[in-house]
Parts: sequence; C-alpha cells; structure tokens
Amino acid sequence: MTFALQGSLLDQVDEVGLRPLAGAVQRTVLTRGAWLDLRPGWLTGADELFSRLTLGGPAGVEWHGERRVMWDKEIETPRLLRFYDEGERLPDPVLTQARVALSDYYRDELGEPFRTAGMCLYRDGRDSVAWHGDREGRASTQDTMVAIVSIGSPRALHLRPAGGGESVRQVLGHGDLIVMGGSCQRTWEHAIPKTARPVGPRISIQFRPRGVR
Ligand SMILES: O=C(O)CCC(=O)C(=O)O
Ligand SMILES: [Fe+2]
Repeated sequence: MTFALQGSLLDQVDEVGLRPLAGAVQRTVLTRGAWLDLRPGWLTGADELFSRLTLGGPAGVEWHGERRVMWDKEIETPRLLRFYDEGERLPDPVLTQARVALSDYYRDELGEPFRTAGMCLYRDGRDSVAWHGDREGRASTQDTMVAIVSIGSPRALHLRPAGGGESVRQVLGHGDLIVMGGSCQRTWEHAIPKTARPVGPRISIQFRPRGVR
C-alpha cells in the first residue's frame, strides 16, 4: 500500500506538467523600473520534456542555426533556434499550458496574453547569446514581459543596466521559470555568456506578447 502510493507520487512528479505559480513566484526589483520574477522548479518531468524537444527528439523541432548579417558579413550565431509565431502549434502540449498559465497569472499586470514562443538550444558551453535587450517593436518604448522556461544543463543568465554597471547573475536550472518585466528589455541588457565549464545542452523557451522580440 505504502509502496504503491509512493510509486504513484513519483510517477506524478516524472510526468510533464506545471506546478502552481500563485504563492511561489519571488520578485526581485532591479533599478530603473525593471524587475525579475523567479519560480524555481515550475516544470515537472523536465527530463522527459528535454528529451522530446532536443535535436532529433520525437517532437521533431526543426532546430536551425541563425544567420545574422553583421558588418556586411553573414555570421552564424552560436546556438540553434526555432521561433513559434502566434497561431503556430507548439511542439508539446505543456508549452501551450505554460503560455495559458503565464497569461492568466500576469493578466492584470501585463494587460495582454503571451503569444509567441522562441526556443533556443545551447549545445554546450560554447553556445551563448551576447548582451542585448529584446527591443524589437514595442519593447523599445514600452514596459513588457519576457517569460523564460529553462530545461537541461543549468546556465547563468547575466543582467546589467543598459550602458554598463554592476551585473546580476541568475542561474537558470532544469525546470525553472524566470520572467523579466517592467522596463527590463530597454533599461537593462541580458546575456548567456559562454562557459569553459563542461556543461551539457540547455533549451530555453521564451514566451512573449505580440510584437515583442
Ligand atoms: O537563453 C535564454 O534563456 C535567453 C535567450 C534570450 O535572451 C533571447 O533569445 O532573447
Ligand atoms: Fe533576450
């Protein structure tokens, strides 16, 4: 009896799903009207979700390299991407659930739903993203939110005031949620720096409102 109960409890935790947000989200207020919300371990069954979404996984995510034109040269940015625009079916039902849960939780403060899902695959410590704000479109002039679910190897998200200043470092672990809010995209910058430590792959899933990128 006890054994069976424990077995079923363990199964529940291995299943891909979401823990509650209400009462479990911790806010850190930064300067200049920016803030960060953190909900460690939001996702359950993160191992299973990672194996579904990764390169060659059963979800069939079409991961591709990003080509960016810089100084008239096309350069490969060091990570793989797949961007899901609004209306596109997400590669796993839990991602649709996550988008609904985030839209519900932040409804009053954000005033609109999360709509798009950008996914990034950092294959190892050499993959990275340089300092930037998600400033395309409205995010350059208006407060907004970018919610990130992280699975796989923990990597550090670094944040600093735009133009320089003391940086903040937040390790994003397997199944964690972080939300950058307020003026964070225009008054602060963020990056996932390369690391020389032997780290495995990480997938980041970013939910954004319409027109934010
Ligand atoms: O890897 C992450 O979680 C951050 C990705 C990011 O900042 C972006 O793609 O705009
Ligand atoms: Fe970003």
